[in-house]
This record gives sequence, structure tokens and C-alpha cells, in this order.
Amino acid sequence: MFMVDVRSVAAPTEDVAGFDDMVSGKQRKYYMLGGKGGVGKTSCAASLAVKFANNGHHTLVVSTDPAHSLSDSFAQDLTGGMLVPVEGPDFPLFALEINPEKAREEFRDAAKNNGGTGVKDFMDGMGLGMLAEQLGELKLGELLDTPPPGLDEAIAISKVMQFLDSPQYSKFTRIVFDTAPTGHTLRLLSLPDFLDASIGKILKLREKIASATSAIKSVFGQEETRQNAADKLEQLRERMVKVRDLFRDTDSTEFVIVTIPTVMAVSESSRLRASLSKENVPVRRLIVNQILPPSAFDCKFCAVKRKDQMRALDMIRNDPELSSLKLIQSPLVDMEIRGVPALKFMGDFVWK
Ligand SMILES: Nc1ncnc2c1ncn2[C@@H]1O[C@H](COP(=O)(O)OP(=O)(O)OP(=O)(O)O)[C@@H](O)[C@H]1O
Repeated sequence: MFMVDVRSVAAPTEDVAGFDDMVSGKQRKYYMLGGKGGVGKTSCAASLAVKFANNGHHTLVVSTDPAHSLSDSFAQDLTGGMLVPVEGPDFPLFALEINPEKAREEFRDAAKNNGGTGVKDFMDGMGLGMLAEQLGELKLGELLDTPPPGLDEAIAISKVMQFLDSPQYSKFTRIVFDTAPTGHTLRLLSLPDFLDASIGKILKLREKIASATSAIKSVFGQEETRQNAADKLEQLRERMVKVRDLFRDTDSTEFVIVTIPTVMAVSESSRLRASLSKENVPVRRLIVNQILPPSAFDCKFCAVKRKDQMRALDMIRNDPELSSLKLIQSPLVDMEIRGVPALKFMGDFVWK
């Protein structure tokens, strides 16, 4: 069925992924695959999820990328924002595609009720203009109208954590994230601190407002709504802090960088690794995908391509950010990596 003998380009022993280590133990582990768009993140994430499931783990593969490609990769409809069983692997494998925009709407509603113009007008009316000004300083309106890039994804991931906290999901021992492209992922990483600060301020202010308005709240009957909204914000803040901590937890989490052997992609991966280090996100493995398989007779184009790829691989070996990572080489195959059998095939080469 597969034309290329990819076995002949299998990674040398020192380059194996260390899958035994990844699969051992029943405590929950999170693998986040990230990199430039189109390098093969989804294929690598989906193949890892299939391999975990085939090795006895209850596995969940999650996408928070608006351009969901998990459905394409598994050749099954996984849309809808709920856990969908993936047919094919030996052990339960579920997929979850979260719609980041929808997740943000929820946050938007909660924050608007809590600190938007409604509250400001209300405060002005009560002669509490000073507090209203403080609310203005939080620039909450700005946050809502032009949400910082990455906010959608941060909320989407925090929603996944909410799912995973509930007892019925406790059986999942491996969670694989097919993350959004580099830029978004990076912005997301610094977001919980930002949100923690602004939501923290809002909540403090809420205390002041609550005491100042306690005498009149029954007249207006608005306190309950505001309380619910504040509770929702508090929940969101707590979840965001959890996500941030999870991203930095070396025992349970690993960010795997996926790249291709081109100078541009390698440079970008080096920058990604540097930013992840700055954020204290654990990285141990680097997948170099789409490596040309060996051939006895290269056409001119292939020979040039192969030379470029060699140069990019050398660059990785000499790069201060990347040289210490486990290098996993994944061959370019002449087939579409689509559906569980194809993902299993790919996984057996990548995850060794
Ligand atoms: N090693 C490979 N050999 C051949 N084709 C590959 C390989 N890896 C990925 N592909 C193909 O490249 C395309 C893009 O792959 P994939 O969707 O996994 O990338 P991605 O990095 O997740 O992209 P995006 O971020 O745009 O979703 C797919 O058609 C996939 O089948």
C-alpha cells in the first residue's frame, strides 16, 4: 500500500523519541505539540494519541485551533465541542475540538456583566464616581472589544481543564494537545499572568462595590446577577492559573516542538524554544518532519532539496537552543496521512 520504504530512513538509535519513557506510568501526562503552521503538528499529535491508546492508555486528543484539522487527520467528524470516540485504536481514544470563539463569548458575557458600562453607569448614578473611574482604569472595555491575541485559546484550554477536572474524565491518563501555531501559543503563555492581574483587581474592586452598595442592592435587585458574574470570573481566573501552572509542570507536562528541515523553520523553532524556556515550559523533544527518504538516484531538484535539509539538520545540531533536545526524524512519505491505520503507520516511525 505504501510506496516508499521509509524503514531505510528510520532514525538512528541515539535519535529515538524515548517512547518507553513517555508511555510508562499511569499518572496523567500532557503532551503539547507546537510549531509553525503546516509542518505536520496535527499528524504528529494524532499519531501520538493513537500510539498511546494502542499501548493501554485512555487517551484524549484536543484541538483548540480554530482551523480544526483533527477531523481531517482522523477522517472522522469530531466537531461539536464534546468528546467524540475515535474508531480504530485498541484502547479508548477520544477527541475534543473546542471552538475558541464560542468559549470567549462565555467570558465576554461574564466580564461585561461584572465590569462593563452597566456597572459604571450604575456607580455614577449612586455617586460612586471614584470607584467607577477605577473600573475604567482596568481597561476592561478594551479587553472585551479587542481581546488580546491568544485569549480565545487560553479560554479554550481552560475549558478543557474544566472537563478534565470532573470525575467522569479521571480515567484519561494521556492528554495530547494539537496546539495552535507558534505566535498564538506564545501569547497564550503569558496571558494567565495578565488575566490573573486584571481579574484579581476586578474581584478586589467588587468587594468594595459590594460593601458600598449593600444598603441599596435590594432596591435594584441587581446584586445577584453581579454576584454570579463575579463567581464566573473567579472560576475562570482559577482555571487560568491552573493552566499556567500546568504548562510549567515538568513532572506531568511536555511541549514537543514540531518543525521541518528548512533554515527558516529551524530558526523559528529556535526562537520558540527560547521563549518557552523563558516561560519555564518543559521541552525535551524536537520532531523534524518531512525528511526526504534516501534514494540511489536523485533528480536535480531532489539533490538540492536534500542538501538544504542536511544544512538545516546541521543547524539544529549546532543551535544552542535546539542541540540539547532529543531529535526525532520523521520521513516524508508519499501518502496522505489520514485515518487511524495511516496514523498508526506514521506513529510507529516517529514514536520509538
Ligand atoms: N511526514 C509527512 N509526509 C507526508 N505528508 C505529511 C507528513 N506530515 C504531514 N503531512 C501532510 O501535510 C499536511 C499538513 O499536515 P498537518 O495537518 O499535520 O500539519 P499542521 O502542522 O497541523 O498544520 P496546521 O497548523 O495548518 O493545521 C497534511 O496533508 C498531512 O497529511
